[in-house]
Amino acid sequence: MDHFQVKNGVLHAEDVALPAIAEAVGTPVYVYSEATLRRHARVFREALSILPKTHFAFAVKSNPNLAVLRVLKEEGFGADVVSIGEARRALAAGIPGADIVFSGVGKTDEEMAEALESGIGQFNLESEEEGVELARIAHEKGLTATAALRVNPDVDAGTHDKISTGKADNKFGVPYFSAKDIFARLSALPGMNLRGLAVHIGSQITNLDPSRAAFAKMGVLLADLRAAGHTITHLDLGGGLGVPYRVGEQLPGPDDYAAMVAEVTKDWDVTVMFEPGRVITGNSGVLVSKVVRVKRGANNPFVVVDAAMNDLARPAMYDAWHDCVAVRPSGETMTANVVGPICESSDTFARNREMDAVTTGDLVAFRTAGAYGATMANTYNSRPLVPEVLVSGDRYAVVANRIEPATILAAEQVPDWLK
Ligand SMILES: Cc1ncc(COP(=O)(O)O)c(C=O)c1O
Ligand SMILES: N[C@@H](CCCC[NH3+])C(=O)O
Repeated sequence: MDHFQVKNGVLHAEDVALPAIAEAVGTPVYVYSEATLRRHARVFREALSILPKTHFAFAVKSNPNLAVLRVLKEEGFGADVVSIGEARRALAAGIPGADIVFSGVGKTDEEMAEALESGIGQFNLESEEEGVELARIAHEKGLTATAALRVNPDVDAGTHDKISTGKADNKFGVPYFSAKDIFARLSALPGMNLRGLAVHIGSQITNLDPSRAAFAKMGVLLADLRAAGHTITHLDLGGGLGVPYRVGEQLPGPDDYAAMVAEVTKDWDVTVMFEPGRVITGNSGVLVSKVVRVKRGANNPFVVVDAAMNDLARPAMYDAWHDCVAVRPSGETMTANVVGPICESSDTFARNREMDAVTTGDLVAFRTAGAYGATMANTYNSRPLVPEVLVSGDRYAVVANRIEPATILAAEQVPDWLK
């Protein structure tokens, strides 16, 4: 069930017509559907309910908006965070510290100390060095850090190179071949309760074979560690399940993923943890933008919109595809380049794209923008920080304000010697 549908000739988010939001809030603006967020959360959890023991930690990085986190908390999700900033957001949304997993290769001493004091449920250690430091900080505070060791299985996830995380030359986790020794050394440290293993090989994964291979390697390591006398109660399989970015794209869904996981993990006897991001939020959001003008080009016309690569970075960063549809489709089509106003050629959302015909002043929506959209926005070219709106049935609310350049300017100052 798609909650973004054309009704009476106008694209809606649930029961709210997108032009109404564009008029009230301005453009560009991200619009999320609460019903879609809840549905995705439930479908994912229900698919994995075939496993005996599970824990779900929503990958906050994919969409850290406070209201989004609150919805997912209500759906029974904890949080997977990669900075103390994300941890504070999860806590502010009401997610208990115990349900938070702290991943990330560069946790600072200050971040680890604050996370320990907030009762973070599990630190996913990315290196032996980090584990030693965490144990020391915990011990000094008279606390115990509960942790899992993130292992780099050296498996190619088959996704875009920039979002692959499980190959030996990626910065994440400890090398597979040294994991057993590192686990033994870290688990002996005072202040450290090393209870599990973690793996995450990449994002927008559209073929389950690499994940199956990586998880199977974790099963071998789990058996080895148990044979050596270690107690392992948790295995974190990360996130990464891909979503369709184009209409009609057929990908493995949560049920296929769950069947694969159930098969690989059947003898593990652990709590299996998941950190889904994009599969929950990706198709829960659109970016609504206004056509500033349509400009003739040497070949196809340029549709210049008021959103730019600072608002939605994925096309510029990963050549990612986002469908671009007219909010009031006429039935006519055109072949065009869709570009933003920023002074970079990479500020291009679509090249030579067959799309709905649009003209100056029309609204367009970039679809599948709920994950890694607003969260990656910035203020390049002194543009505002893009606002976010949450729709629920026939209601909507601004859940993040537009931050104007004036606010950012007010945080800058000229030093005395230049006055
Ligand atoms: C450690 C970790 N967990 C979870 C995720 C969420 O990934 P996705 O949004 O692809 O589900 C990521 C991002 O790839 C990650 O790095
Ligand atoms: N930012 C990436 C995903 C990164 C995943 C982070 N571990 C994207 O937009 O596809």
